[in-house]
Amino acid sequence: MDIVYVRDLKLDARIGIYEWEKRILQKIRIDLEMGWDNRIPAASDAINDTLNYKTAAKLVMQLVEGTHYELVERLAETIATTLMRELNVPWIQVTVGKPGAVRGSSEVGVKIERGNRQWQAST
Ligand SMILES: Nc1nc2c(c(=O)[nH]1)N=C([C@H](O)[C@@H](O)CO)CN2
Repeated sequence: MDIVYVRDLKLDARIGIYEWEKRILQKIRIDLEMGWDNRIPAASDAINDTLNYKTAAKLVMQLVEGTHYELVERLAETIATTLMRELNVPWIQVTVGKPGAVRGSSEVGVKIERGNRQWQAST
């Protein structure tokens, strides 16, 4: 399976378990790796055959805007289920990081993997 990716998407989010975190915007960083059969758009040269990384990034931005998440786990799971459902992504790896959340660390967060990595498009 091929990959379409979005790396280092930096967003401002309402996220965290503490009261003070519910009142502020914090920087988060998101990486997406999404399975796709890129032979099909490579042959057609048509954007409609792609897993459009711009569409994926916009969906993530919409999920982050306007919702408070307690946990990075909840946000990562929401991103994975939404992209799989809306864009027919068969396999996805989502990383959600909070830079600066733990003193002495450059970033903390979670990485999750959902779906079937062995998936092949039927030809
Ligand atoms: N596994 C997790 N651990 C922690 C989370 C989290 O979302 N998942 N969140 C916090 C706090 O919100 C923290 O980021 C504030 O600095 C602590 N641990």
